[in-house]
Amino acid sequence: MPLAIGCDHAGFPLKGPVIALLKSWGHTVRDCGTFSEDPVDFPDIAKKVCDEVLAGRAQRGILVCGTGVGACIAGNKVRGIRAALCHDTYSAHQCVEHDDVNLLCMGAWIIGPKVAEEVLSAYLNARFSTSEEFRRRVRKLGEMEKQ
Ligand SMILES: O=C[C@H](O)[C@H](O)[C@H](O)COP(=O)(O)O
Repeated sequence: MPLAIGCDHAGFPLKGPVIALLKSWGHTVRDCGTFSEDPVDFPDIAKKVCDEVLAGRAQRGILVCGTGVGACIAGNKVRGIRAALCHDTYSAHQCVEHDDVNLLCMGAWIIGPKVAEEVLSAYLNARFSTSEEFRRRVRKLGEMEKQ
């Protein structure tokens, strides 16, 4: 699956291991930065990752900051992006199945590479439900964005 990933300085230590893991699983990964622990503003990186998803160059995005909270807030400001903060495997697959989440956010201050691996596996192996109720709700989210 083509993926886009980004992080701020706080998320940087987790991004490298995650990229290596994603590549080992056969995914293609567009790295939107940042590329060091020098301070950056997470909304700037979030925009780059979201742009990759919205342009269709990535099927899904992954964004890492300190807690994942700022990343998730930023992602959900972007029309067409449905971001979820997940540090557990149930949320990671359920958010795709029910809510068609296309941006997974994680916090490098909260989880390490081994938990992130399980969360990412759940997220990437999940598919959006074909049930009308979930499709209807996601359509309504899209309508809310236009208001
Ligand atoms: O939600 C925001 C993120 O956790 C940021 O990564 C965090 O606020 C960065 O903090 P600092 O600039 O103090 O490293």
